[in-house]
Amino acid sequence: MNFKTAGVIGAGAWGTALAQSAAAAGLQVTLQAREAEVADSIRNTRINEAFLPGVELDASIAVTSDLADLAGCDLILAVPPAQHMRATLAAFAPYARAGLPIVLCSKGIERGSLKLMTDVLAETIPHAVTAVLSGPSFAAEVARGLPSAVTLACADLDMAEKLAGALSGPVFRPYYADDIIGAETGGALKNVLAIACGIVEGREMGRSAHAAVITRGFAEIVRVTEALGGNPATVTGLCGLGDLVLTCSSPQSRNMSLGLALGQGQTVEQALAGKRSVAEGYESAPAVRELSRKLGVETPIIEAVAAVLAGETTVDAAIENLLTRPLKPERE
Ligand SMILES: NC(=O)C1=CN([C@@H]2O[C@H](COP(=O)(O)OP(=O)(O)OC[C@H]3O[C@@H](n4cnc5c(N)ncnc54)[C@H](O)[C@@H]3O)[C@@H](O)[C@H]2O)C=CC1
Ligand SMILES: O=C(CO)COP(=O)(O)O
Repeated sequence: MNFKTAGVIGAGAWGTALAQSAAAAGLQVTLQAREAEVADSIRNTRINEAFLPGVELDASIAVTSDLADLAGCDLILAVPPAQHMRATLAAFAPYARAGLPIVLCSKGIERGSLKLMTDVLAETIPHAVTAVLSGPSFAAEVARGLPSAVTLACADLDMAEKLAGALSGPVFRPYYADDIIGAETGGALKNVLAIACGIVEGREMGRSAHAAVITRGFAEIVRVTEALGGNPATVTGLCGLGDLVLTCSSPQSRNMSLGLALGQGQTVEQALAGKRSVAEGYESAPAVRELSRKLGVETPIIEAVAAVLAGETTVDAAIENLLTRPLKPERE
């Protein structure tokens, strides 16, 4: 298939950056913004002031508020916050033809149903071809044309390769894979783990503790991925370890910066006050915790973060609890 046009659903920071990168890859892009003010801002100034200020967008990117305008696109990138994925896809369903590749670019687990985004797509637009794009990629960097590499997964590896080819640009490198579950779990869980790393940073617990949280957090990602039927090898790649390392290492991450604020003594309400952008780790933590319990998988760091966010424990008590767990073999 020769992809010429791409529709991007959701003009937050990441949808806007992906529109920019897809345009750089040579695709004719239509970006759908939910808010009229965002569509107007891009149309009038070529800048998404609300979600991606300071980056001038390619003149070829068309912007719309109407999902119907994406009906004829060769491929779709779906980029709403994870908790809004179901409603967003349901609204787009009437315009999705059979066999349309829909690339899920959001990172989270649906609260209530505990479903992955791939399950949500299968339930809302079963006739679409499901793909996942995930990896270490800060929107502001990608939009500015800085290099990045991601995982592009589709159960049909040929399709994954074709989508990777269509979306790859001079500095944007999608590596392809056929494990859509493994491609998703890392992104969803690392957001919760980045909150833990932020807390470690905010409490000035040192680089050693930081490295320990990343490594033991990665073990939690591997266990959940396996339990869900994903391939643990997938999460050793960009969509898992790569994204975990990025998000846990930079206050540019909304999730890590939430943890930083908590570690410095702010309440959850104070840390989130006035924020229009999404911290998916906060949104997904209860679902990730519940899913892990349901799967019978031990995820002590995720448990600790979820308990702190829910106000069930304090930061200090959660740290104490983690440090006093019984010793165990490293590889269990
Ligand atoms: N920002 C980044 O660097 C990256 C973000 N992502 C993922 O992309 C997804 C979207 O995040 P961002 O683009 O950063 O969002 P953002 O935080 O920049 O913007 C919030 C977005 O939420 C949308 N929104 C608010 N209420 C909504 C509703 N009721 N229904 C549908 N959409 C609604 C807004 O229209 C806006 O697009 C998240 O899952 C995030 O984890 C993935 C990689 C990088
Ligand atoms: O997913 C991201 C980078 O890959 C963005 O992380 P934050 O949502 O924490 O900013």
